[in-house]
Amino acid sequence: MSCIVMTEKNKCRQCYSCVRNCPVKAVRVKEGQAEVLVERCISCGNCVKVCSQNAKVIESGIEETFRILNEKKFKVAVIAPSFSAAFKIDEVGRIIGGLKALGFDEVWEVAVGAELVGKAYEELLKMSPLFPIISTPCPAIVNLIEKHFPNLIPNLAPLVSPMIAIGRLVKCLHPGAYVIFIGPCIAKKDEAKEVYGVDVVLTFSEMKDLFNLKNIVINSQEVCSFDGPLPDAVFRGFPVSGGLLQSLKGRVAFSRKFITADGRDAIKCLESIDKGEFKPNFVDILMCRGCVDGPYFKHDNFYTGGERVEKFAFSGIVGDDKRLKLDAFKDIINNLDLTRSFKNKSVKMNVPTEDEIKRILIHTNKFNKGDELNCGACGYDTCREKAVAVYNGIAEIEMCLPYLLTKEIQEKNRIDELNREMSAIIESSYDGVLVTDGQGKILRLNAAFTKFLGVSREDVIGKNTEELEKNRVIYPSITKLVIKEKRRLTLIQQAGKRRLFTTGTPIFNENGEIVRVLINAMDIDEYQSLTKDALDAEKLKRYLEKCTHSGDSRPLHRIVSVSPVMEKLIHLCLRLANVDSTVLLLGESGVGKGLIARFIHDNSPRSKGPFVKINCGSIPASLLESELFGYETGAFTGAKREGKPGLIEMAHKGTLFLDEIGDLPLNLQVKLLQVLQDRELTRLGGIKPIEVDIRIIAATNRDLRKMVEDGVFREDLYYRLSVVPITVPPLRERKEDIEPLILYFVNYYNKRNGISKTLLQEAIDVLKDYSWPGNVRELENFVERILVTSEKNFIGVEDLPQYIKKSETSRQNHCKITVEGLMPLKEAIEMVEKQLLFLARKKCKNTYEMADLLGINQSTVVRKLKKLKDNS
Ligand SMILES: Nc1ncnc2c1ncn2[C@@H]1O[C@H](COP(=O)(O)OP(=O)(O)OP(=O)(O)O)[C@@H](O)[C@H]1O
Repeated sequence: MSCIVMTEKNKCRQCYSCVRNCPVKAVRVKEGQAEVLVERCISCGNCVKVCSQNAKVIESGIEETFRILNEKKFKVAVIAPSFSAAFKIDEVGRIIGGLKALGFDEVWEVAVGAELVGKAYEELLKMSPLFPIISTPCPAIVNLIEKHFPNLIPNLAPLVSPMIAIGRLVKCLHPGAYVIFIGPCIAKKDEAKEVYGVDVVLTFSEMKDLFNLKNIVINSQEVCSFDGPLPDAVFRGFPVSGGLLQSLKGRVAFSRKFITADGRDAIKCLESIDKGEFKPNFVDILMCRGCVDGPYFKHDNFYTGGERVEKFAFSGIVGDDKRLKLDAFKDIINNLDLTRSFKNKSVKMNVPTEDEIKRILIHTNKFNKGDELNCGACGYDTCREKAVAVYNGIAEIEMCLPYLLTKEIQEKNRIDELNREMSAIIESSYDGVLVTDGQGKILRLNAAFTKFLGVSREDVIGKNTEELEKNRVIYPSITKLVIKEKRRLTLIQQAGKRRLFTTGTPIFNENGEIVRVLINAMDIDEYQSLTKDALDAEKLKRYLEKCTHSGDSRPLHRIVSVSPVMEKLIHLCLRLANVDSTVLLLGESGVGKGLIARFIHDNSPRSKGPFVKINCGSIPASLLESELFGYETGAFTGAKREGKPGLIEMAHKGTLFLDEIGDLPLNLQVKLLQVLQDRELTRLGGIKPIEVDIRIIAATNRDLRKMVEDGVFREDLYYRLSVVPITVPPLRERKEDIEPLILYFVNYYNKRNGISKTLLQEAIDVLKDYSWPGNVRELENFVERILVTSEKNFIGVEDLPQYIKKSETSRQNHCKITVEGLMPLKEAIEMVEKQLLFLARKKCKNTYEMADLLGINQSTVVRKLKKLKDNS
C-alpha cells in the first residue's frame, strides 16, 4: 500500500507542525524527519496544508494522464463543483477549452454525480434507519472510519461519492471510456484506487501543471461549455459544508437528528457516536469545512469560496441551456450501481503501562507531574500522549522543547567551558600559536606569538598575514604558502631578530575548502638553549656536585667553588677541622666566612656538638656580656631567678663562631681572652668558674692589625685569635667561581619557588665580568631577584640591570692582553701586531677603517699587510 502523501527528504525542519495538525497522529518522526505512516494516514491533507517548508508531496497523476491522453479511447474529464471557488467564472469556459486542447473528448461537471448521489441518499433516508447513518462523499471520512473508528463501519451509507457516481455514468454511456477526475481533494486519489469508477485523480494544481507542460495558455483558449447532463442547481452546492443535507431539503422528512459535522467537529462527532453518547439519525460529515477548505485552498478565504460556489450554482455558465437534464438518462440511471462496501483497516496503538510511560518521561527530565508541561511543542497535546507515541515508535524521545532547551543550555555551558579551557591551553602554550581564516586573516594568536612579533594582539587581529609580510613584521608568510599549496608546510620565518621554526597546517571543510590555517612557531634560539638545557640538566647536577663541598646536606650550607685559590682554602679547612686550633677568618663582607666556619665545624669531630654563632656587632654592648657569659640568680635587675648559661657555655663540646669579632668591646676582649687561655668562664654574678670544651673560630671584615695599632683591639687577643688566619678572597679575584655559583643559586631558587627559569649563557658571561663588590651575598641576592621578578623564562643580557651591563661594555672596549710565559720582546710585538691586523681586517671593510681602528696611518696598514703577505 503506497501513501499518497510523502515527505521530501531533508526538506523537513523539525517544526512538528504536521505532527501537531494530523488529526490521527499518522506522522512518525525518525532521525529528525517527519514521515507519513500509510497505515494510519486518512489523506486529509492537513499536513500538506500546514507544512511551511513545502516538504510534503502528493502522489502525482500527471504521468498516467499523459499516458491516457495518448490512447485512442474516449476520454472524459470530470470537474469537481468546487472549481467555481478555485477559478473565476469567466475562466471556466476557457479551462474547458484548454482540457479539450489537451485531448479530452468531453468535460463534465461532477455536480451531475452529486445529483445521482443526492437522490440515492433520498431513497436511503426514506427507509427511516434506526441507527445513525454517516454520509460518505468525503473519502477522508471514509478512511477515518475504516482505520480509526472501525465500530462505525456499519453506519457508513453504502453509497458512492459524486466522483464515483459520475465516473460510472460516463463509463455506462461511453463503454471503455477513461474518466479523469479534477478537483481540490487529495483523498480522492485513495478513493479512486479503492472504488471502481474513475481512472485518474488530478488536483487543480496538477491540471495547471498539465497546461504548462503542454504550453496551453488559459486566456488564449476557446471558451467552451460543459458536456454531459446539466445538474440541478442545488447539487452544484455540494462542496459547501452541509451541501448534501441542503439538497435533501423538501425531499425527506427532516428532523433535528439530521446534522452536519465538519473540520475538527467531525472527529468529536464520531467519537461521541462511537461511545454511544450521541445518536443522530443522519450525519452529513466532511473532514474539511467543505471541499472549499481543502489543501488546495490553503491561501484562500473559506467564506468567499463558499459564496462563489453558491453564486455559480444558480447562474451557471454559457451553454448550460443547451444541455439535457439528468432525467433524459433515466433508463441508464435506473440500472446504475451507486453502492459500495467498506473494509475494516483498523490500526490500534499499543498501550504502554504506567511504568513504561514513566520510564519514557524520565528520559526528558520529567520526574513528576509538575515536570509535565504539556506545552504541545512536540506536536502532541500532552507529554503522556507523546510518551505513548514514543512507545509505539512514531515519535522520538528528544522531541521535547523544554528538554532540548535545557540540554542546549547545558551543552552551551559545556562548549563555553571547553572553549575557555582551549583558550587557556593555547594561551599558555610555550610555542606561538596563530589561527587565520581561509584567506589568511588573523583570527587569534597567543601571548607567545605576540612576543615573537613584538606587537600587541589588537595590532594584528583582523589583519591579513600578507600585510605583516609586506611590513616585514614576519616573513615569509607561511599562511600564504599553505593556502596556495593546500598542504602542511614547515619553514623558517624571520620575526625581527628572531628566527622562528614554523609549521602551517590547513584545516578543510567537507567541501575541501580551507577554512582555517593553524600556525605553530618556536623561537629557534630559545629552543636550542632549551634542548641544550634539558640535555645539560643531568650534566649540571653532576657539575654542581663536583663544585660543592660540604659536611652537611643542607643546600645553603654547601660551599660552591672551582677556583684553585678556593680549592686550596677548602683543603686547608679540612685539615684544620681535625684539630682544635683557633681560626681567624678574614675577608670582605659576603665572601663566605660564615659558611667556611660552619664547613670546618661540620667536618670536625665536633660536628655532632652545637655550632653557636655570635654576631658581636649586632648584639647591643650592654647585653653582650650576659649573652656571652651567662649569669647567676639575681645577678642584676631583670635577670631570671634561676640564672642563665651564656652562648659560650652553650657551645660546650661544639664550636663557637665569633662573627664580626672586630666589633667586640674592649672590656669583653679581656674576658674572652681568659676563656681562650683557660677554657673556663665565670657567669655574671657568679664566683665558680665553669669549664668549657669549645673550638673557637672568629671572623671579621675589618683590618684587625690596624685596630691593634690604633689601640682599639687588644694585641694579646689578636694573637690568640689568629693562630691560623685564613683570608677568603673576594669574588672578583676568583671569577671562575661565578658561573658555578650562578648555576647553583638558579637551581636552588628555581626549586624553592617552583619555577623553571634559565639564565642564558650570554647573560652569565656578562655577570662574570661584574666586580661583585658585595661578593657571593650580592650574587646570591641578585640571582634570586632576577628569577622571581623576570617575566621571561629565558633571561638574556637585555634583562640584566644597566649597572651590570656597563661593566660588559667597558670590557669590550678595553681588551686585556695576558702574557703567560717569557719570550723575546720583538717576537711578542710581532705576534700581537699580526693578530691585531687579522682581527681588524675581519671587522673592517677597507684599510682606512682598519687604520682608524688601530690608530695608525692607512699607508702603515697597507705596508704592514704587504709585509705579512710576503712573509706567509
Ligand atoms: N662559596 C659559596 N658557595 C655557596 N654559597 C656561598 C658561598 N660563599 C658565600 N655563600 C653564600 O653567600 C652568603 C654570604 O655568606 P657569608 O654570610 O658566609 O659571608 P660572610 O663573609 O660571613 O659575610 P659577612 O662578613 O657580611 O658576615 C650566604 O648566604 C652564603 O650561603
